[in-house]
Amino acid sequence: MYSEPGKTKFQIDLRRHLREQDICENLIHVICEIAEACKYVINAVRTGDLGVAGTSNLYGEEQLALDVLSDRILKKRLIHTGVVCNIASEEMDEIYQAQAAADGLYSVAYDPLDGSSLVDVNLAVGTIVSIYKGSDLLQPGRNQVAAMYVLYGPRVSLVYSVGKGVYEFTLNQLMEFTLTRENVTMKPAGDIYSPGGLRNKYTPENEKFIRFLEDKGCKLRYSGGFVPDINQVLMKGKGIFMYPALQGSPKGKLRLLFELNPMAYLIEQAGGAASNGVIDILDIQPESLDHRAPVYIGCRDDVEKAKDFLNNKVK
Ligand SMILES: O=P(O)(O)OC[C@H]1O[C@](O)(COP(=O)(O)O)[C@@H](O)[C@@H]1O
Ligand SMILES: [Mg+2]
Ligand SMILES: [Mg+2]
Repeated sequence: MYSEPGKTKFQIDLRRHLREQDICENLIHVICEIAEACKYVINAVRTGDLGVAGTSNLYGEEQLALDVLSDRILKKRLIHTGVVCNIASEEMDEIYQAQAAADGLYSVAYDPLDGSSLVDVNLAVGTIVSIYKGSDLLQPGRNQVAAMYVLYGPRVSLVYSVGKGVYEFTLNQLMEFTLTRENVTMKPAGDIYSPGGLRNKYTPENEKFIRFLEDKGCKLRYSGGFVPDINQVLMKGKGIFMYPALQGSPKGKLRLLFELNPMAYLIEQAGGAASNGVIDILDIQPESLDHRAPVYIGCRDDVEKAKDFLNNKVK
């Protein structure tokens, strides 16, 4: 399709790339507006107030000023697209209806600033977005029409899929997102693992899986930021991230709508897998906005091996 990404005669920008995906103009508009909004989030992360907002979210977690500011930036931009019907955010208690009619419109669920508590120690954070056609945001993730994230790290990258492969764009000196990787693909198995949660709360089955990974020489890579940790597994094309069921919290920590579904969509588009230990993440029927689930996500063989350990099928 193109010569080596980053070496094209013309920089392929996001809008041009989307136009070549043969998708609806309204969906292109939504994705480009989210990309633009994230430029303001970048500015907030780099210079904004690191303090608390004095409020808490649906999960009872104290909201940082950056969480609330990032949420406001994205919500305002989505409302003004004119093509977004319903909006759900990790930082909002309920769905916001931007428009009543749903025909030709899209609904968006997002985590405006994932890992926000890492900003004050200058670690990488990100924005995660899930997009559905129409008005229903409580559909299984398999029905997403697009998913994307923006990673605010040493470089700012945007990764998206509309169901035709996974593409990475990087913000250049002119604040434009230009193509840097195309058709990102994962290997069947990897040699890194990213284990979330408190080790002393792991179930015996999960503990055995960790030991299996360590015995085969896997390297531990965990930053505490879901977006950079997933990005590492995806872009290196190898490894597994997990935030397991813990003793005392059988659903783990991560949110289905705002974190797991979009990342599972991207990882599956790259040939990987994402499971709650029993079924695919993308096949879970969301019960509520704050639905959480355990997650094993990354190389297909590694996820299958996790399921074998969790279901005591290891020979
Ligand atoms: O600190 P823990 O328990 O390892 O949890 C880390 C996980 O929690 C998160 O920070 C949750 O993100 P939020 O900041 O959106 O709540 C993820 O980024 C990360 O994967
Ligand atoms: Mg989050
Ligand atoms: Mg968040």
